Amino acid sequence: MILPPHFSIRGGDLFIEGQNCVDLAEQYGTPLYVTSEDRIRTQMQGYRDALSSYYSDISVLYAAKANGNLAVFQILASEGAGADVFSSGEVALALKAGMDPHKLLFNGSSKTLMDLALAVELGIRVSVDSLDELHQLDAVAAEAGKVAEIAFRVNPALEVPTHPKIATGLASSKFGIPHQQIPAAYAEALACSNIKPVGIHCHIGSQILDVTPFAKAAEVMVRIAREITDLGIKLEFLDLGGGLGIPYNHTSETAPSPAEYAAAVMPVFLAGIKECNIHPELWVEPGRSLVADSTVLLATVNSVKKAHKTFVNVDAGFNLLIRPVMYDSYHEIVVANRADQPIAGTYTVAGPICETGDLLAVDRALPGVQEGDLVAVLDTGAYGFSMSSQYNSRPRCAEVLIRGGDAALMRRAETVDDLLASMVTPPWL
Ligand SMILES: Cc1ncc(COP(=O)(O)O)c(C=O)c1O
Ligand SMILES: N[C@@H](CCCC[NH3+])C(=O)O
Repeated sequence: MILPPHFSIRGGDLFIEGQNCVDLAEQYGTPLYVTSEDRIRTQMQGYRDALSSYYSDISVLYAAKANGNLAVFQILASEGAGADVFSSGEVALALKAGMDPHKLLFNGSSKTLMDLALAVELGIRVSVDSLDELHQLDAVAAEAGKVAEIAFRVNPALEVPTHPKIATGLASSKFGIPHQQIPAAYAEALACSNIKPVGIHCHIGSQILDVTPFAKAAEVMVRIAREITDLGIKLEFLDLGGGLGIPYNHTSETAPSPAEYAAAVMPVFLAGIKECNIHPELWVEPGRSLVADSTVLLATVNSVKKAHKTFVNVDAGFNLLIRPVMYDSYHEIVVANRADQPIAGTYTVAGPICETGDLLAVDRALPGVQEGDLVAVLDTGAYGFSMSSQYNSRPRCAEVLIRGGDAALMRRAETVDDLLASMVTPPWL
C-alpha cells in the first residue's frame, strides 16, 4: 500500500511524522484521532500555489464541516485561509482562529433568522439559497440598519461522478437556485434596499476524482457572471466551491492535484472574466482535500473472532467514523504494530456499536491480527470526528496533533460525566 509522505514504517510500527502510533495509543489511550499539522499546511499551500500561478486575487475558504477542531482552523488561518461556514458554531470557530470575517461565506439551504442576523452583525457575506431567504435577509439587515452583501448559490444541474448522497449540484438536489432562475434572482436582489449582490457561488459535490465537472461548473458560472454583469452587478467574488476528492483506496484510486484542478478551471475562469471585463476574486472551498489524509483513527483490537467471517472487534465504530456505513466508503486499514508483516488472511474490522452495520472495513487482507493489536484507519481527517456521535452513550474520543516529533492534545476525550452533564431530570421524576 502506498502511504503519503507524512507516514513511515519503522521497526514494524506505523509512524505519523516523527511519532510512533503505538506509543501515542499507549500515552493517550484509544480510540484516538491523530493529525499531522505539516500535512494540512502542505495541502493548503498546494491550493494557494496552484491557483495563484494563474491569477493574483484568490482566496481559499476552508470548508469548515470537514473537520471542526479549533486547532485545524488555527493552522489553516495561519496559512491565510478563510472559511465556508454553515452554522453559528462554524462562524465562532473561524473567528476564534483569527480568520477575517470578510473571508467567510455563510452557506446553507436552511438558515434561521438568527443565522442571518449574526452574518449581518459581523459583516459576513451570505450565500443566499432561496428567494424567501433573500427577503428575510433584507428585512434583518434593514432592522440592523445595515446592508448585507450576498451571493446566490447556483444549482448548475450537473451530474457528477460521486456517491449520490454527496452530489450537491444535481437538478434534483436541495441546494441552490436553478441556474435558469439566477438572473431573475439577482434582479430581485437589486430591488432590495438592504441587499448588495457582490458574488456568485456554487458547489457541485464532494469526493470528485475527475476535474471535468469542475470545468463544466466554471463554464456555467462565467456564463451567469456575464448575464448578471449585464444587469449592472459588479461582481467582487466568484466562488467555485470545493469537492476535489482524495484516493481513499491507495492502490486503485488516484485523485487530481490542486495543480490539475487549476489547469482545468482557471482557463475557463480567466476567459470568462476577460470577456465581461471584470476582476472578481476567485474563491474555492476545499474541505476533504485539505485535511482528510492528515489524520488516522487509532483503535485497539478487543478480540478476534472466527465466525462466518473473521471479525476484528475494535474500540472505534460508526460513533466515531460514520463514512463506511453512510456512504459505503473505503478507508485503508494498517495494523499499526505489524505494519511490516506479511498478509495472513482476510479480516472484517467491526466496531463496538450495537448495530450489524457497524463495520469499518470489510474483507481486508491484513497481517495476522490478534487481540491487543492496534489498528489505524487512514484518511479520517475529513468528515470523521466532525460527523461523530455519542450513540450507545459512548463518550467521544480525544484528538492529538503532531508537529514533527511533538504531540499534543487538540481535544480531550469526553467522559461519562460529560454525557450526563447536559441532561436535566424533569421535576416529576
Ligand atoms: C458549500 C460547500 N462548500 C464546500 C464543501 C467542501 O467539499 P469537499 O470537502 O468535498 O471539498 C462542501 C461540502 O461538500 C459544501 O457543501
Ligand atoms: N460527509 C461527506 C461529505 C459531505 C460534504 C458536505 N457537503 C463525506 O464524508 O464524504
